[in-house]
This record gives sequence, C-alpha cells and structure tokens, in this order.
Amino acid sequence: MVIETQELSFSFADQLVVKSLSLQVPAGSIYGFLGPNGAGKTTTIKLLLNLLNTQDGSIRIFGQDLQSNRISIMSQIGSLIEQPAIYQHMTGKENLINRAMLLSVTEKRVDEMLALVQLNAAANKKAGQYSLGMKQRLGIALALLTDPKLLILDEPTNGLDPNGIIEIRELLMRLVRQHGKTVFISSHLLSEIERMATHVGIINNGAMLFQGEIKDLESISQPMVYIETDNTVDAANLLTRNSYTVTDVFDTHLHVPFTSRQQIGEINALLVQNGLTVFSINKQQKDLEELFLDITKAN
Ligand SMILES: Nc1ncnc2c1ncn2[C@@H]1O[C@H](COP(=O)(O)OP(=O)(O)OP(=O)(O)O)[C@@H](O)[C@H]1O
Repeated sequence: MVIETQELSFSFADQLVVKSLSLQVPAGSIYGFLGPNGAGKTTTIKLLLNLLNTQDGSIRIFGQDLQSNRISIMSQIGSLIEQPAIYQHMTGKENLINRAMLLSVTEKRVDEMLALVQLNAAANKKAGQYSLGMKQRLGIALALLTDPKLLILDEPTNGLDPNGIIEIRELLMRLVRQHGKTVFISSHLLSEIERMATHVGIINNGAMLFQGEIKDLESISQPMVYIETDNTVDAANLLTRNSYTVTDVFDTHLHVPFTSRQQIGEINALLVQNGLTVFSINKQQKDLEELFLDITKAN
C-alpha cells in the first residue's frame, strides 16, 4: 500500500471531523476520495501531508510511519491543495523555472513538465491569463517537478468546465499508466472521477462508508433488465409463471433482476412467442452518482 491509515481520527476543538478512518491506497491506483462538502476530505489530506498533527491513529506512507519519517516521505509526494501557489504576473514557464531553482531541479525538467501537462503552447503566456483548467495543470506541473511517486490532489476539478475536467482526467491517467505514479484525488462529485478512478473511498461526516475497487462499487447496485412492452401486466404474469422474479411493474415497462445476456435473449423470446410486443429490452445499472447519494443518505 502507498497510503495506509489506521483508525485515523481528528477533532477541531470538540468537533470530531475525521472518524477512525482506515484508508488503503494501492500503488499504481487512482484513488478517488469522495464525500459531500464538509465531509472531512481536506482535513484528511492535511493529515496525510503532515500539515495537521495526527491526534489519534496512525499514517503509513510508502510503508513507513509518517511521524518518524516525515522528511523522506514528504520529499516523494507532490500535492495540490486549495489554489495552486502561482505568480500571476509571471509566465507559466517562469513559474516553473522559479520553483525548479528553489528545488535544485534542472531546467530540462521544466520543459518536460510543460509538455506533460500540455502547456507548451502557453508556456510564455502570463499565468494570470490562464483559464482555471490551465492553472490547475500548471499547479500539477509544479507538484511534479521533483518527480514524486505519489500525487495528492484536493478537488483539482472543482469549478472546471467539462473540457477542463477531461484534460485533468487524461493527464492523471497518463501519469499513472505511463509514469508509474499513484494518485490520490478528492472530489465531491463522483461523476468527475468515476471514469478515471481505479479505487474509491467514500466518506461522510468523517467516517468511511465504502472503500474498494470501483467495480465493486458498481456491483453494489444490482443491475436490472428493463423491458418495454405493450402489456406489462400480462408480461409480468407470464414471466412469473416461468420462474422469473419481477421486481417492478409500470404502465410502460417492467424490471427483472439481471443475471446474464443469455437471460435477456430468453426473456425476449418468451414474450414474443406469447404474442407480446417488445419495444425495447436492455440491461440498466444505477448510475454511480445515484449510488453515491443512496450510500451517503443511508448513513
Ligand atoms: N480550521 C478549522 N477549524 C475548525 N473547523 C474546521 C477547520 N477546518 C475545517 N473545519 C470543519 O471540519 C469539517 C470538515 O471540513 P473539511 O474541509 O475537511 O471537509 P471537506 O470534505 O474537505 O469539504 P469541502 O468539500 O467543502 O472542502 C467541517 O465541518 C469544517 O467546518
């Protein structure tokens, strides 16, 4: 595990905002850390970055205890928390060169980072004139200067337009697939990260509601066969007589729990052979956003 916390808890005065959190972030993953506003994501990230002191529980990063190995661990993490620290009056490239000098990183690396985040064409434009998405990419380039193994990003897609979100998504996927990084990214919108995350942790009120691979999150919601037919009552009776479970019957359509593609073909044949008209039949799965709302509401 690249990040592993055990029973991590944190309070601001008497408000417990992180509750016994046990994060498991595997190497090479894009871990989506999800929760509504105020769930405790930023506080958790500040604990991981040692910007807040751990009160209860423990944090291991790269297999080492954070408290006793702060400097070596932090030197291998790139982060973006809240707004990136960018000098607006300098160009994107000047911002990178300035930081590179402070960190004793070569100028060659600056050019590589500009290419990686696709800001070469805008390298000599003032950062103050960049779009929000360009600023976020510059922030990621700054975080990557030292070639860290782990990137921790707090809501980097917040406020971006759909194109900006796609650019960040493609960049992060490239970093993981081609450059072997691990990315920990928070968001309050599942839809913004579901297409890039390999793993997710969902928190609400500081406590973990779900953690696992994104495919396991999908499997929590039972997919349905949606059947649109001319007589849903007759169709439901026919299916029940043939040992299918019908979960919902509406005027225009009915639902049967999905088991296989083969089953869809069999249901279709059965209905048609018995004189019913099937207008459409397909597998439907709850959208992850609805699932996220269900999980957070239930808790
Ligand atoms: N410095 C602070 N002092 C007191 N309370 C704080 C402080 N920072 C955060 N909190 C409280 O801790 C709780 C968790 O906040 P946090 O910023 O970690 O949530 P978040 O999930 O990152 O939310 P958002 O998506 O809105 O950034 C909130 O109730 C917040 O008001």
